[in-house]
Amino acid sequence: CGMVCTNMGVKAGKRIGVKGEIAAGAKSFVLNLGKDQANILLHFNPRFDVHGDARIIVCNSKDKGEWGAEQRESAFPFQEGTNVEIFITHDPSNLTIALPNNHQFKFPNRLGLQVIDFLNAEGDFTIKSIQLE
Ligand SMILES: CCCO[C@@H]1O[C@H](CO)[C@@H](O[C@@H]2O[C@H](CO)[C@H](O)[C@H](OCc3cn(Cc4cccc(C#CCN)c4)nn3)[C@H]2O)[C@H](O)[C@H]1NC(C)=O
Repeated sequence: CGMVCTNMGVKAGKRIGVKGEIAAGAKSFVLNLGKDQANILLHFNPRFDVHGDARIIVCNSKDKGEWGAEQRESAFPFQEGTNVEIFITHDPSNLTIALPNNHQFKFPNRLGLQVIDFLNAEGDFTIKSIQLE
């Protein structure tokens, strides 16, 4: 599995920047942000071609191990085999996810999490840098 960061201490109002490389021939990758593996504020899953989804971002949450309802985004400013930077701004009610090409969308803070301590990556993505600001 990919990189795991813990004890990040990102409070509301702060922004996390994740820079990484999308693998050539990528099918799907995941960024999870939250408290820990079982309490995920944002499961961010761009799907190039998997589960019958083609070039769709699927987002969800996980509360005490239980998945919530999926939210699908139509913007898909990702290319296999390229470097990309994604910004997530933490907020008590809505996260703002900023993507390349000035795309951005919001995802509800369903867990009401005040501090983001946990981040991990899965799948066809290699984290190169994480910026906390
Ligand atoms: C239509 C009836 C059926 O409905 C489908 O039912 C599936 C199963 O429930 C859902 O799919 C789940 O959706 C969830 C969010 O909701 C989650 O994304 C979860 O994946 C967790 C997960 C897996 N990984 C490991 C990993 C990740 C990415 C790359 C790799 C790799 C590699 C080497 N190249 C490995 N990390 N996290 C996914 O399986 C579909 O969306 C859903 N579809 C719809 C339309 O509803």
